[in-house]
Amino acid sequence: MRGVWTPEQIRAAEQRLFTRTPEPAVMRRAAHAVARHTAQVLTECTGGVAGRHVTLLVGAGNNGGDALWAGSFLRKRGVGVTAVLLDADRAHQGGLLALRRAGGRAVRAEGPNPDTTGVGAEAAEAVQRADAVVDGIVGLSASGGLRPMAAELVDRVLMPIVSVDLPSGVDPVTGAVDGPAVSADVTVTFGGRKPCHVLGPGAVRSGDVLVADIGLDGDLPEPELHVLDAADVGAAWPVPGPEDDKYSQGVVGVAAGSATFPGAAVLAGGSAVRATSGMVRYAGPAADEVCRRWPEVVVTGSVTDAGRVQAWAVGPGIGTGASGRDVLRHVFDSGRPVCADADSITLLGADPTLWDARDPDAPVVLTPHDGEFERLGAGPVGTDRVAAARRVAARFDVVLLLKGNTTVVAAPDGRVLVNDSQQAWPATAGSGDVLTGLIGALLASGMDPWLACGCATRVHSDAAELAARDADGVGAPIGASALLDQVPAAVRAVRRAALT
Ligand SMILES: NC(=O)C1=CN([C@@H]2O[C@H](COP(=O)(O)OP(=O)(O)OC[C@H]3O[C@@H](n4cnc5c(N)ncnc54)[C@H](OP(=O)(O)O)[C@@H]3O)[C@@H](O)[C@H]2O)[C@@H](O)CC1
Ligand SMILES: [K+]
Repeated sequence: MRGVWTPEQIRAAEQRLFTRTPEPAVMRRAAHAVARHTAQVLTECTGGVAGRHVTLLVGAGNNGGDALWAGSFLRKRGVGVTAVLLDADRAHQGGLLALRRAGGRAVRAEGPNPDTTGVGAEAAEAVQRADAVVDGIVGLSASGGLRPMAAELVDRVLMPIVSVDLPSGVDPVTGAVDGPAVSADVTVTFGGRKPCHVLGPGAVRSGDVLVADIGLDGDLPEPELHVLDAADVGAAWPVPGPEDDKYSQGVVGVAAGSATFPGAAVLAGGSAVRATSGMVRYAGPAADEVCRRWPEVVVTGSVTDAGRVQAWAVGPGIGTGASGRDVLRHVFDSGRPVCADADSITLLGADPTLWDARDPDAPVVLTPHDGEFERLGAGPVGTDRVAAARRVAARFDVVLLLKGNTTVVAAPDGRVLVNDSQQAWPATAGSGDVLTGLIGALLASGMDPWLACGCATRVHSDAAELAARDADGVGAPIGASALLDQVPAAVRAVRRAALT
């Protein structure tokens, strides 16, 4: 599991580090990593390092200092380096001196000979002729989007951008973008990932995130967020052992679909079948359709005579009327872990007394998208998706899986998992029904609900990717059935990662 730390945590760890290692030495370590990765980018794009040109966009703080020091190291490898100073009077003095001593040059962003946008001729030329650009505009102290001069320069960049610590213009804590921002090809960050590298638009704009060791490891606290690697998911995914039978692996009950929406039942039931080798029971009005498509599912018309299960997946297509309410009340009352999705969430928002049926010792997972989240009555999601998920997880004592391009899974005790897959292929009708079935199956296997949500989300997005893309990586639109068909391949891939 990879950790993600807030800027506050990183800064506190840095202060502890500075008691052992002087601040300038730490900055040089950071800058060294930026220079190394920029050299790699140059090699990939131009076939070499010496004789190439790098332009540094340098802001007012230590982020700019990192860029200037990195420029001095690149100079020593024969790179032509120009620093464009966005705030010349506040540029990092140590870094500037180092760059000049190494033979680099610095120009002011706004002059001389500015064009109609205010960009000076030298700065414009430096950006234009660069083989790669290092973004040291702003780092951990960022607030809001890029300011106009920085935005104008970034807009003119044609070659790869290496961002120092984070893409400038992105909110370090939420990953939100509120105005112009850098889209990096590579981001070199220090000590550990920050939330903006894994959340929302920030995750997309970070490009490849490379974490450089600057000696912080022993000083970092428990991470604020976690990201599951394929190997973590593969190691946790349940597979039958020599002693197992169909019951011992957990029986999942699927309460989904209706006469109007039988497809939801077929998708949620089918994904439970594909997720584990344990038994799947289906209870509801789409029993015939489910049985026809998935003969291995044991079907019945009503949750009241479904038989014993170890967990329930409930909600997709059950409707928001009286019968849906009865179904939800029944599964809550069963005392089993429940994954409640779609119409269940709407029902809980409209009639909070439904919570009374819940056994307080049985875990509940809610899987809303933003609209359903709001219907729960805890306000809108807003830009801080992690805070929103945590708030609702604690308030209802549930594991809250907030769907989106970045899916956030918050446990009631505050732990948060993030799936940073950055691809939108799962955004298709019925995809949520598949996710519900996967989570239900993992809950039935006895997996920790927070981990179950993280594992299901990862396999779900990987399956979508497999369904959408061909061997050359070219994608085409998919439906939820195609996603569902790729679940076994996605499980195999994460298990392979765990075995190697
Ligand atoms: N501590 C260390 O030794 C180490 C730190 N390290 C490095 O230091 C970085 C943090 O440096 P930092 O704290 O100096 O601030 P930084 O992010 O450079 O911002 C500078 C100023 O920019 C401004 N500004 C704000 N928003 C803006 C925007 N949207 N667009 C444009 N400008 C904006 C704002 O000033 P304002 O103009 O508002 O007065 C702000 O004060 C960190 O990310 C890492 O790279 C590494 O070297 C490891 C060791
Ligand atoms: K930056």
